[in-house]
Amino acid sequence: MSIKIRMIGTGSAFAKKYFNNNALVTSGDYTLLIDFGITGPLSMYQMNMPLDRIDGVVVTHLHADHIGGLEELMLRLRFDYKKKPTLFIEEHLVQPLWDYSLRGGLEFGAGGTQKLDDFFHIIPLTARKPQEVAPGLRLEIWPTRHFPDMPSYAIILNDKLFYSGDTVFDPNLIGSALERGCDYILHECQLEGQGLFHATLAELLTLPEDVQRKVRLMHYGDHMEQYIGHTGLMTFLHQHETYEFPI
Ligand SMILES: Nc1ccn([C@@H]2O[C@H](COP(=O)(O)O)[C@@H](O)[C@H]2O)c(=O)n1
Ligand SMILES: [Zn+2]
Ligand SMILES: [Zn+2]
Repeated sequence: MSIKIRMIGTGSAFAKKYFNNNALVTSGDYTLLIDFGITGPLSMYQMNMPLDRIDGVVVTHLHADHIGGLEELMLRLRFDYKKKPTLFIEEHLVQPLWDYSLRGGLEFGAGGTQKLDDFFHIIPLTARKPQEVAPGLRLEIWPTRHFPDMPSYAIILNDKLFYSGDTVFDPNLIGSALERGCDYILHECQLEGQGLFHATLAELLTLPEDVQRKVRLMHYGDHMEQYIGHTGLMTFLHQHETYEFPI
């Protein structure tokens, strides 16, 4: 059993070379989108990947580099493809996603007054409670520390793959993922500066070698290439590339 992850983008919020850090997970016939930021629709177009491939979306948090492409996705799926995908999102984020991020552009549309559940089958998630997505694909969300008081989540797939979402460097969180049995740690990485809201490369380099071997770096800035060969035993994920994980 394996899942494939194709990186729609691997860049940080304001990076211009690498698109926003969003990913497509494929398990059997099912395609799950992890986040869909402002650059998501253009990146999908460049990958020649039609939006109706998407069966479900899981959202880590409400920053625009993670949800800014949803308006286009929702309109195209509802009106062009007549498809209603599933939205997996932490239960307390359902209403804020609609009220603060999407409602202004979507409430009054071609279909009259619209609501979030006109576009998505909504599955509210509870942190640390496993949720089946499709046969052979299970996810769990774990809270992360990102901006103070801002709800933000990492994603665990099949107890084997940890996808950090946005978080400060949190060795306890990584330790919990390893204890759970995760063999793959896809982790955000801020290349330069202080890690106020993100994990810096310098901080990630303090991880022991056996952990670094499991770490793939994403959500990085435009100077990524300068850092190739300077990431210890960790390697970069690259936009538009597909990675297969036997999980
Ligand atoms: N000085 C800043 C920089 C960014 N933000 C907010 O964060 C979003 C970027 O998200 P990342 O977590 O991926 O960096 C950006 O869209 C802003 O909403 C901020 O508040 N202050
Ligand atoms: Zn981000
Ligand atoms: Zn963020």
